[in-house]
Amino acid sequence: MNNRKIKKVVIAGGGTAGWMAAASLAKLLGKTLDITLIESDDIPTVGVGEATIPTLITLHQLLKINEKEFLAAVQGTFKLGISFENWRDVNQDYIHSFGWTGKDCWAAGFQHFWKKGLDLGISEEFGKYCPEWAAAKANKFAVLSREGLNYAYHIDAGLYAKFLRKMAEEHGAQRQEGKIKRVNLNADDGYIESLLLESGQVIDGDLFIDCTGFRGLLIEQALHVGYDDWSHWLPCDGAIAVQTESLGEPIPYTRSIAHGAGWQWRIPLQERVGNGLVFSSKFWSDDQAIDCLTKNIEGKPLNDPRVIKFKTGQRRKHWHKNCVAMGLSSGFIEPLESTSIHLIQRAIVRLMQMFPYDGIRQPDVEEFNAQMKFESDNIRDFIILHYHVTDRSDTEFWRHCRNMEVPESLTHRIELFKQTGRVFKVPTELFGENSWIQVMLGQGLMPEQYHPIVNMMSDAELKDFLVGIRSQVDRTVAQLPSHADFIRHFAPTMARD
Ligand SMILES: Cc1cc2nc3c(=O)[nH]c(=O)nc-3n(C[C@H](O)[C@H](O)[C@H](O)COP(=O)(O)OP(=O)(O)OC[C@H]3O[C@@H](n4cnc5c(N)ncnc54)[C@H](O)[C@@H]3O)c2cc1C
Repeated sequence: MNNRKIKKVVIAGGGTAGWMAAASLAKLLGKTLDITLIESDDIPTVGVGEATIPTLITLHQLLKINEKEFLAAVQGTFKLGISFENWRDVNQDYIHSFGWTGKDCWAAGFQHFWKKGLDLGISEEFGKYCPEWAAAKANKFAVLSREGLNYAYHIDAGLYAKFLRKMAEEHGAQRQEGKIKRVNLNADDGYIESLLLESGQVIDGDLFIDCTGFRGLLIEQALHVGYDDWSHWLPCDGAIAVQTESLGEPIPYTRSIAHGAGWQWRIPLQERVGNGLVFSSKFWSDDQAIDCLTKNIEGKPLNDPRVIKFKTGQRRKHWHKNCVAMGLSSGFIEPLESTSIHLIQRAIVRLMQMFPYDGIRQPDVEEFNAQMKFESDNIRDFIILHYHVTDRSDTEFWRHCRNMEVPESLTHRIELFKQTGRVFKVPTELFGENSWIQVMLGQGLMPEQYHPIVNMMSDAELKDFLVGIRSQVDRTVAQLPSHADFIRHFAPTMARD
């Protein structure tokens, strides 16, 4: 144990990760801590990261963020899921929605009832039994007080950082402008003592949060914790990002459109669309990727396409000595399921749960690292699933993805679902059964059998059961306004000023 008491927290970096950490710590622990955030106007943030998942709402509730003010400030729209287009095969689409599909029984999930119905010719498309799926398809949305929809947000990343900065400063966090030139380590124990800025100023602290982006200035460049590279499982290593003018009303879901050697995102905000293409440099050059994206965007570009390079994987330790890495400095899983902001949030909450006021204890550090690794490994498997289980064989990239080796843990899940229709969520992993089922079915993996408990229902009872769920979904969706109308009344943007 290191007995140094933790009073002064220094956050290096002011992107989404830095300001999320500053706002959360200042709001929830600020009275007991002295918080400084250092960022450099000369080093831009990554500037992407605009699709979220429903867990963000939990953090916002904890921080008592007013949803209307937040949405208006960040040009926010609502997100009910992700539409995966051309993933299973060209011209085949499915939606991974945030909702729950159908009704389970104690022994078997809804997919077993649906599968028997399919064999009998009485089941409709799996998603039709899920209100979020049906609302997304109908372009409808509302925040309902009872039996509401599960949703997340699309946000402008730059405006979100501004929003959080205001909150952090209101709760006492100090912003320090300046470029970090050197990380000073204690000669005896290797802990970080201070950061030297180019101006010559020295910022000392007890605990350092590395939010410096891919460079990992503290956790890697100074503390050398090492990196687990996952490129052999997730071959994409580059992205092109460009913003465009909106052509129509925003839709309530993210679009992920697969192409020859990667995929394209479309994230609709209130007044513009975030676009990008994630691709593998083994199969496409930057020029080919830019060409593909340029041909597939709608609306006038608002900036020049930007190329971002990355290596998928994670730091061997997220917390080492008195440094905790959050955001891109801790690792990166490509944005297919919009999980990075979630991982920042999890790191913040975990750190607060284990906050080392009286000195850093190694069991806390190990627990923190084990939990972050467990969560990242499960997300990694879920992302690989989208690439690996596919009927696509039209390009070298897709043939590579179909044939590549995948982690044992994923092979087991795929085989279990294929042979038995069963899916089990590992406690504390992010994606639940319904997410795995939607993606496995969507990617073309059909269970060979259903659980025999389904046979306790007669065929007529099964039909009534399925029709009943559909009617309930239809009733829920019928009462909803259009997504655009809802936003216009709920939280129109203030971003123009
Ligand atoms: C292509 C792409 C798409 C993505 N899409 C999504 C998405 O849809 N959803 C999602 O959840 N996540 C997404 N992400 C991830 C998301 O963008 C990041 O998790 C998030 O933006 C956090 O970034 P960051 O704050 O860690 O790093 P950055 O934004 O890179 O910020 C780094 C900060 O460190 C500062 N800094 C660096 N070096 C120094 C220095 N020497 N001195 C002083 N300051 C310094 C910089 O000034 C900056 O403020 C995406 C990422 C990529 C690459």
